Amino acid sequence: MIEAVGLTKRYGAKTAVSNLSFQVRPGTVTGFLGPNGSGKSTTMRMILGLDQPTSGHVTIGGHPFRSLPNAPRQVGALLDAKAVHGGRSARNHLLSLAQLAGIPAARVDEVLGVVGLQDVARKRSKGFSLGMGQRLGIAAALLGDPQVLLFDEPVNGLDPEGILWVRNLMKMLASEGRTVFVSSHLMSEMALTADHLIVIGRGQLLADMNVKEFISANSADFARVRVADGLAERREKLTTSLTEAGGRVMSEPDGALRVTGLPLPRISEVAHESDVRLWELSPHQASLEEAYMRMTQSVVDYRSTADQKAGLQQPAAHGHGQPGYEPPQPPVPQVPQQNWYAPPPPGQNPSAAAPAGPAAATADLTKRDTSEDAR
Ligand SMILES: Nc1ncnc2c1ncn2[C@@H]1O[C@H](COP(=O)(O)OP(=O)(O)OP(=O)(O)O)[C@@H](O)[C@H]1O
Repeated sequence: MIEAVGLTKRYGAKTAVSNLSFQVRPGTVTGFLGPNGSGKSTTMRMILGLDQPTSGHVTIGGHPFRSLPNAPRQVGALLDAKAVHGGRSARNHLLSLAQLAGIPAARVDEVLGVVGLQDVARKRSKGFSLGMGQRLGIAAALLGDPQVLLFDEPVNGLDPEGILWVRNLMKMLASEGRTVFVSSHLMSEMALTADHLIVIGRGQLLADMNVKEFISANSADFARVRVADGLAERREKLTTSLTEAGGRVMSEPDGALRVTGLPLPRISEVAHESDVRLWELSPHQASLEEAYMRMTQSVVDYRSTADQKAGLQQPAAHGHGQPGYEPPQPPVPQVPQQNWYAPPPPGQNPSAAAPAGPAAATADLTKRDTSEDAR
């Protein structure tokens, strides 16, 4: 088991990890999720004794990594797949690691087979693709047949077949009773791979729960309702009736209504009582990716801005008066996007600004009253 208690890492004025406490248990795949720059790699480096915590501590099986006897036989890690001497062949790279850890050479060929690199084992790794590099890094992690495995973004650069392979490998390693800790910024991938999730944002814990709990706490169920003929006045009438009945109604771009807070049979009754015929009444569930984005939207460090192309001139062929010329448009104000994520838990305004910080994001999770959802 990996256990972090009050783990904190500051680089000068920057706090990369802040008072993080969690446990990673054996026999399960634990996904470690967070947006770019949220502190995942820093946490993993501290687990592996590569970075000293500013305060707090982290142990593996009750010991700090540096005091583990024969650590490579107990803990395997993929941190940076590019951290390989490019002039060495894949096999020689693994052989040198094996020699340092007292692992027999025969094991090198075994792990090369496990990761599917046996045919390129004698090729220099500098010619490897990103995906091949990831496989080599995974082979290095498996070398000592360790009980504890850490993988930082292991599916980076892998093709769909490779992603499926990593997913199955993680599950298999956990089913053998090992502790498997995998970082990713892709919720959709973790939802398929992990049993348990630890989500961080700006170095702070946002969620620590199993995947099923995460789904029920975060995936807002909603009903999609389409009024016959799509007549605006009928839609408005139904919207009023559903709101009076306690539902929350939002409009989708195609004119359908998104309703939360009322079960489907009740929506049908309300429509009938209001004499509004329906063409569609269907149950939906927001994806986990949407829930994750909603949870972390206030703690994303890096956001893109619109490309204003300042100082760039229009190509001459499309100047004023020329066919195809379009005058420069002022930046369009962003309308709050209500169609890319499910409505937030009942009682919250979807157009309101994002919560102020991680604490608020955590509060969102706990506040939710699932009994009000459309089921
Ligand atoms: N050696 C360092 N010196 C200064 N700042 C650092 C150092 N290492 C990390 N940081 C900062 O700490 C924060 C967390 O970085 P970290 O690499 O741990 O995040 P991450 O979640 O792994 O990100 P990504 O998903 O992009 O890999 C970032 O703001 C990063 O710039």
